[in-house]
Formats: sequence, C-alpha cells, structure tokens
Amino acid sequence: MMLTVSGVSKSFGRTPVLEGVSLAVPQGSRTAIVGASGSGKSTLLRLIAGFEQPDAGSIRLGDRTLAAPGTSVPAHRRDIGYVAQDGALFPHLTVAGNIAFGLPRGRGRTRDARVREVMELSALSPDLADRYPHQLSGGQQQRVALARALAPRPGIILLDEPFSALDTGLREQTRRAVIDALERSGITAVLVTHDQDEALSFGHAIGVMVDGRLAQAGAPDAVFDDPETAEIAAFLGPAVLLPASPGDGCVDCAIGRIPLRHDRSNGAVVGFAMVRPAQIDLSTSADAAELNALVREVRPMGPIAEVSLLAGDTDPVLIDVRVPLHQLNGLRPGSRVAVRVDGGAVFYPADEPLELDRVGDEAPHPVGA
Ligand SMILES: Nc1ncnc2c1ncn2[C@@H]1O[C@H](COP(=O)(O)OP(=O)(O)OP(=O)(O)O)[C@@H](O)[C@H]1O
Repeated sequence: MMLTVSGVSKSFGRTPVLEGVSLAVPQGSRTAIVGASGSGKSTLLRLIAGFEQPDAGSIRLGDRTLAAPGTSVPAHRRDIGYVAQDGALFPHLTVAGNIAFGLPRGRGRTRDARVREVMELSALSPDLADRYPHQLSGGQQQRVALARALAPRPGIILLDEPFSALDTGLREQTRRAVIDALERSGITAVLVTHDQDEALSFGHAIGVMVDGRLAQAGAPDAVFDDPETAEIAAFLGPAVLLPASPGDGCVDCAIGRIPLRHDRSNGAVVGFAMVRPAQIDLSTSADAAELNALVREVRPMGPIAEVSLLAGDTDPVLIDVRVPLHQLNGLRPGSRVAVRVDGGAVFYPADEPLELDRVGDEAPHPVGA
C-alpha cells in the first residue's frame, strides 16, 4: 500500500528530533532512509510503526489514517510488518512457530502452507522449519524475521538496520535475499540504514536525513549524481571537493577547467566543484603542459592504492583518489601527473561550512577518499 508521511515533527523533551518530514512511498516500491547516527531515521520508522506518536503531521497507509492530531491507531492494528536490527525472534519457538506466530488461528493447513510459502520467498530451506533461533546463522535469523513479518500479508514492511549486526560477506548475501523476497512479494517497503551503499542499492528511492529533516529524496542514481548540498554529496560516497569558480558552463579549479554537470550555486561566484574519485583518471604520459598535479603519497591497500595528490600552484589542494594497483604505472611520491575528470563536476556555493585541507594544515584530513 502507499505510505504517506506529511509534515511529521517529533521532540523528546525539548529536543526536536524530527522537523516537518514529508515522504511518499508508492504502492509496491522500496525506499531507503539513510542518515548519520542521531539524524532521526529510527524515530521516523518508529512513528510509522506506531511505537511513538508524532507531535504534528500525519501518517497514512493506503486510505487509512494511522496517526494525525487526535488519531492514533495502535501499533498492532496498523497492518505493518517490522523487522528489527537483531531480528527479535522468539527463542522458545521454532522457525515455523516464529513465522506462524502472527497468522490467524484456525485452519492449520492454511497456516502451514503460508509458512512454507514465505520460507521459500525468503530463501529459507524447508529443513530449517524445526530449528530454534539459536541454531541458525545471523543471516538465517534475519530471513526468518522477514518471513515472519511477511506472513500476515501486511500493507508495508519496515526494516530497521536489519543487516547491521551481520559481518560483511553475510550482510551482502542476506541483503540480496531480502531485496529479492520483497521484490517477489511486491510489497511496499521502507529500510532505515546508516550505510550509504546499502541505501543506494535497496530500491526505487532514497531519502537522506540530516538533523531531523529529510534533506533530499529521489531515485538513488539521481540523488547520487546531483546531491543538493556538498554535505549530502560527501555523505553519500567519496567526494573530492575543490575550491572553484563557475563560468561558461564550466568550473575553474586547481586541476584546470571542468565541465559543469549540475549547478547548485544559486548565483554564487566562489564555491566548490565536487567530483567522485571514480571520475578521476591519472596519467603520467601526458604532455608536460597537462601535468597538473604532484604525487605526495602512495598507500597500497590490497588490490588498490590510495594516492594523495597536490594540485594547483598558488594555493595547492590535496586530493585523494583510489587507483587499482595494475593502473599505478610506476606512480611514486614526486611524480608529476595529469589529472583528468570524466563526466563533469557539481558546483556548490562557498557558504557551506566545509573543512577543506590546505597544505600545511597541522592535521590534514583528505578531502576525497
Ligand atoms: N525515546 C527517546 N527519548 C529521548 N531521546 C530519544 C529517544 N529516541 C531517540 N532519541 C534521540 O533522538 C535522536 C535521534 O535518534 P534516532 O534513533 O532516531 O536516530 P538515528 O538516525 O536512527 O540514529 P542511529 O543510527 O544512531 O540509531 C537522538 O539524539 C536520540 O538520542
């Protein structure tokens, strides 16, 4: 069902945690809410689930109002499936018992058939039906939690950091199984995560929370490609931010003139050009005039190396890029390289509080990653 959150605000005591959050999740689509710790994303999910009440605004699921001034449907009547970070399975019930828990009593055969159906949907082998939660891996436990949430055919599934307790390999595998199950069941879903890659790969839309506000929402590739602020750009993935000034559809910065992909300047004449490290190409075999940066450090990291570059003559800027080892081509500290950008830059005005590295800073933090 379609979820509509309109102008929702929430404070705990005197501390505002959510301010005027509006969000629409169309029927059958998946939205990931991503934000730094404390940005309010779990609170938003808990308000939708009915574990907390909003101070202002409304929440609707399909044509039902779940929360609004003077109205609050109790959590267990909201027709919502919830998957918590640790799965929260009942330890004394088997896998089948956990999954059947929320199903109506009565016809045993219908319940058994539904349990089998959602186990298959959640990529759980039928052999696991009689096991207890402690006899399962973390990934299997999360898939049981999903199957249990899906079993009563709720109008929407809410997932609160469901993969964060799993280690890297298992997390990836469980994430794919969960997305696949959600896709095949055609259910509306909202995921909350602090992991950018997880959010960007979850589904049809992403919402970025910053300090209790939904700062930007849209299709994952559109938001990643054109973040509204430099802060969102840096939060969503590695970003290289270069002091720059715009003009004629380009920006001028320490590595020369780069085409402007998106202009977020609002008329500002100084600011920052943002490019992703993956857009940067390094070449040592260019003409002397094109050698626009100096290699300061090369740090091997397994199959890749992190290369720190100094670009610009008058006010050099530190740029960090990651290069596959086989593309290093003898790059070492002191080499001069040509830095080329593929695909253009996004320009942001300089009034944003950004900490850029300058050569000679006492404790340099790379601008890119
Ligand atoms: N029940 C509560 N009482 C008081 N303060 C709360 C309560 N729940 C959350 N907060 C505060 O609200 C803010 C937002 O919390 P929330 O859990 O929504 O953030 P989050 O973005 O999900 O962060 P995290 O990823 O760390 O869980 C935090 O400062 C938190 O301490």
